[in-house]
Amino acid sequence: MNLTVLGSTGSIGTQTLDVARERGWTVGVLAAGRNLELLAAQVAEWRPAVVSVDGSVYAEALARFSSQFPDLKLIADPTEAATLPADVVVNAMSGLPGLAPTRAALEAGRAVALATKEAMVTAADLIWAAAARGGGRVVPIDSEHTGVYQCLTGEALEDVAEVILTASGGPFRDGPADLSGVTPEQALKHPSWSMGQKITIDSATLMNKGLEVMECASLYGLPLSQVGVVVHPQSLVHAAVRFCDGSLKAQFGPADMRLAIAYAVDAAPDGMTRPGDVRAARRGAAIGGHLGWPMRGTWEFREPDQARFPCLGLAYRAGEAGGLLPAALNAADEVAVPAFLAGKISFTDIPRLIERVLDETPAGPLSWDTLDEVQAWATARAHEWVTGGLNR
Ligand SMILES: NC(=O)C1=CN([C@@H]2O[C@H](COP(=O)(O)OP(=O)(O)OC[C@H]3O[C@@H](n4cnc5c(N)ncnc54)[C@H](OP(=O)(O)O)[C@@H]3O)[C@@H](O)[C@H]2O)C=CC1
Ligand SMILES: CC(=O)[C@@H](O)[C@H](O)COP(=O)(O)O
Ligand SMILES: [Mn+2]
Repeated sequence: MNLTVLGSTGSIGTQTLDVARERGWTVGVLAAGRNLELLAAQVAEWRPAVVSVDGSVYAEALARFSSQFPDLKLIADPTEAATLPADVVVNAMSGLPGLAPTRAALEAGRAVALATKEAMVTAADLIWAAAARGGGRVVPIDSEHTGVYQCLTGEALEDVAEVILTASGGPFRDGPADLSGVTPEQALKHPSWSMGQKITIDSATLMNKGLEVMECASLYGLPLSQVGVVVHPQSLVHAAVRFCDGSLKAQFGPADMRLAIAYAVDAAPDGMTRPGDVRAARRGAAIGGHLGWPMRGTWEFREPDQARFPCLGLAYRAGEAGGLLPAALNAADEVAVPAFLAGKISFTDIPRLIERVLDETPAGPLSWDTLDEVQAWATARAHEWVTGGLNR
């Protein structure tokens, strides 16, 4: 198996390389942002033919890599990297920059193991159209969605009554009641997963679960009314599907993304070509020594607290409205989270800011052009609220 890894220096990217090491896969293309230190170590280990870096560090990367790796082709374009020949393209880029590479990979007929949830959240119809045009295939990496994928394998979509995604509840699951004074340091302490900063804050606000509800509906062609959320502090059950006969089928296992990554890469070459087009995949060898994982302990399940975590309801609102609203919600969140981390707004300002942006988002059909426009507009509007204050 020869991989392209986009976002190779991040949480999912580095774990993808861990899996590749365990499985003996090769890596032909790497794309990272600005972490040249780690990227240099990855290039030395994997010897890819092509590496993409963020444009802002291209000159520095060229100076650094050209003498050490004379055969390496260095580019500053993850979208081009996504189209290059590979058995599977793993997209582990965070946020809006991961959209164009997802589209390009699918249009080029690549099999994509997709971690970048923002693609299916903001542009599902366009992404599926790109797959249909180019013959590309998709299998999700996100733990809940690999859970759903594995539950749906061998089942008829018509028999699905409901999909249930689990949420850890984040670090503020059990308090405090008033979240206005919580700090970035507290919010970054995820109870069960070690992940990048953006998704970790999204987990604390429950926006991650909101994005995942939309991602689930888009991946499997389900209405939002059939996608529910339950808080499960242990993060061992990742998702469940309730069928029309009342049976529930759940996927569970250790909270280790390497399992989800390995499954997605193995399944991607025969992955989905349209929503819900789930096929059985052969599994590879055990990952991370989990074959003897002990099935013990207590599992809890509770209702999410939508009053303390309004982001979940905002995501349902955007998803139900459709059109440009999911992209506006996501863009506003991508401004709000770094603003919170930088101390510019409070934790409870995150949903307030997103709601303001949603209230002003125009209705309209989704196309690649309108998507760009609404993202630019929502980003600018959110920055205005951050700079000028939400009480204006
Ligand atoms: N982490 C997890 O466990 C999970 C993550 N996901 C999803 O996976 C995606 C990635 O998350 P995560 O790994 O946590 O994020 P990280 O922030 O840890 O990593 C993001 C990666 O994107 C890279 N990047 C930024 N700009 C560019 C660019 N221009 N070209 C190429 N790469 C770029 C970063 O590079 P650099 O650091 O070099 O600047 C980094 O490698 C997100 O969409 C997230 O929601 C889903 C489920 C679980
Ligand atoms: C590992 C993974 O898939 C994350 O998206 C995880 O779900 C985050 O945890 P929360 O359930 O707290 O959002
Ligand atoms: Mn998840």
